[in-house]
Amino acid sequence: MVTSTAQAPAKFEKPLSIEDMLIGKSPIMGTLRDMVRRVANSSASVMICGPSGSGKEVVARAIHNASPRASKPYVALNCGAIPAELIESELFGHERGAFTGAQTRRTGHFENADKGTLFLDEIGDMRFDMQVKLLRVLEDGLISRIGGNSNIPVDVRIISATHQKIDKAILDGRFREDLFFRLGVVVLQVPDLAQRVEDIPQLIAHFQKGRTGQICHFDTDALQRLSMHDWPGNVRELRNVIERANILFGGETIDAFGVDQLLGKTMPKLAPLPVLSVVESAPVSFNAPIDLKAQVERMELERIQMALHHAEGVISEAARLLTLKRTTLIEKMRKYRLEKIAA
Ligand SMILES: Nc1ncnc2c1ncn2[C@@H]1O[C@H](COP(=O)(O)OP(=O)(O)OP(=O)(O)O)[C@@H](O)[C@H]1O
Repeated sequence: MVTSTAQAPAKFEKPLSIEDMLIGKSPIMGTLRDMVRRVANSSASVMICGPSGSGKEVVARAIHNASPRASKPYVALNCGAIPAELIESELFGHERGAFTGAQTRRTGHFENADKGTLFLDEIGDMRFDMQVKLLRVLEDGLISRIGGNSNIPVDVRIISATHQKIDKAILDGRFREDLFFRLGVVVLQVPDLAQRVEDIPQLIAHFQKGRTGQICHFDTDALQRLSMHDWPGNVRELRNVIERANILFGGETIDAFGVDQLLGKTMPKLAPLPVLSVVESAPVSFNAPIDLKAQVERMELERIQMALHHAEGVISEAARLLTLKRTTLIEKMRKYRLEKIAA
């Protein structure tokens, strides 16, 4: 797992604009873009709060890209993913021989981010003793490598993020209030995707842009169905759904039923097949008129059930077995109320 990144491109390329990075036409996203624009011009510490997958890191990058520090390094560290005993050395670096295994001198993220931006993700997970050390550095603007005895001045803009309710963490005594005041000079809240479902079509277009290979499309019912989902994984979940949709239905237009499949809302396992009557072998006597239409339909239903069973509920595979278009099969499944048995 990548827990930290340092980016100081040899050749400075014009960074993406706030509009290109923070997609969404909802008023709430418009307000967020506006706030990002305002804070970008200062060096104030910004704390970004919001649920997982909502785009906190995108906001952090957008602030850096729009700031006068854009041509300087942007360094990211996931405080939640690094063992507590390593975080100090990650942040401040160490001198050779500072501890067992420290065979060479290593600069930390503060030094690597000098003149640029340091993004501290999952700051709410930082251990209390480390919070004290971080606060001291923010107050003095000086760091000292582990095992070193000199104080090194650093000019770093700090952006932090957390999915936790930071006010509760402070009340519970898990997060220092004084550190919060230092880190959250400006606090930005990134909304849940469920609060701005009108952004979904634009986000889909954004994720499909520049993709090679066949992409899928969503009809109006499908978009409607997507907007009814509660999106616990937020924009990250939407991105994954689109990726899955391209793999399974590339080149096709997805309807509401397809969305249910993608979101796993249809039954995952096939219901047991009802006992099939084999129409073909039924004796036909014309002593009385037969209902040809009903018999053909029964046979059609049975063949579809068999194909779905054979394909373990995967509609595209069942359609292939029946040499039908997937959409035709879906229409027939609706007619026979078979939706529930697809995977
Ligand atoms: N407004 C947006 N416009 C375009 N892409 C977005 C937007 N918000 C989120 N994304 C995309 O969604 C995914 C998740 O975003 P990101 O990693 O920034 O979320 P996060 O809130 O930092 O998540 P976590 O709390 O798990 O670290 C990324 O692929 C990101 O590019």
